[in-house]
Amino acid sequence: MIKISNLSFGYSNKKLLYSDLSLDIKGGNIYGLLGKNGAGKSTLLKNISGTLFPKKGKVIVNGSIPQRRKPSFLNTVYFISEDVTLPPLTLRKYLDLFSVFYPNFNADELNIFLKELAVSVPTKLSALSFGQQKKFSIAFALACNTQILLMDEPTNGLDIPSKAQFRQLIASVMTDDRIIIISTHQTRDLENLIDQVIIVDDGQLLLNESVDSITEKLIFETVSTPPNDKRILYAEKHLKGVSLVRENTSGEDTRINLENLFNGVTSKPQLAKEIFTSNTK
Ligand SMILES: Nc1ncnc2c1ncn2[C@@H]1O[C@H](COP(=O)(O)OP(=O)(O)OP(=O)(O)O)[C@@H](O)[C@H]1O
Repeated sequence: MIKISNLSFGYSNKKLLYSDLSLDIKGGNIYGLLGKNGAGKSTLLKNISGTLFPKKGKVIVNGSIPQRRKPSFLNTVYFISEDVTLPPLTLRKYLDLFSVFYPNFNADELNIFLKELAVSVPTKLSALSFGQQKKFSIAFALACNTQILLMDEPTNGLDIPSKAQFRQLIASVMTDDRIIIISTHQTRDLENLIDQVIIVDDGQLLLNESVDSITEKLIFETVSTPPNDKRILYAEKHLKGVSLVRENTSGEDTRINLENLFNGVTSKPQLAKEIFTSNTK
């Protein structure tokens, strides 16, 4: 369990990026963390992993305070940053240096994950292309078997087959107590994977809901003409009609469209709040 209470954080004292942000993140879920460029997704992940410290408020991860950086906390968390650069080391040397920090690291699993992601390791890891380095880092992170896995734009740079492999791997390593948070702009890559959606904007938490609750509260559909009488969160015209996100008052079950959800929640945060706090089904 990750509990963020009244978090205030800014890179300078004059301007806060987050002020008074509270958020609970529960085990057994894959979270999609969405936000515009510069919204603070990476910053939030770094506050959770203990590489940045709150100015005010608290982040508590399984009872530990990340900023204390105790080994017993650090070996339960793996953070894959957006830009991965592997050192000019052999695989053996890399494992000798880094796997020792993770008591549940499994070398056999690493080999399986590398094979599934189609990465063949050269003499020096730095000789891998950017996408291959990214895939190596994902395989290594998964093989560390940490309870918390934080991934910043993991599918950025991955080719089309690797994106599907990535989804399958993530789904296969999920357990009842694991927390996986994936920050991304590639919403289509995640649509079938995540079961919780967090949206941040302007230092505010706009949404933290399960996919089930989202599809219970909202309808995602394409219509020829938008209805007048419904509470419409988002409408986008295209060649085949109008893509809509509107309040679900009829109990219909539709498939989530993360991109339209994001556009709706960030453009009409007040309406989104009303819909998610109302009791209407
Ligand atoms: N080290 C830093 N020093 C000063 N400002 C920073 C630093 N890192 C990030 N910022 C600023 O903090 C804000 C949030 O950055 P962050 O990287 O967390 O956003 P993000 O949501 O991950 O963005 P993106 O989607 O573009 O990756 C941005 O305005 C950024 O310029």
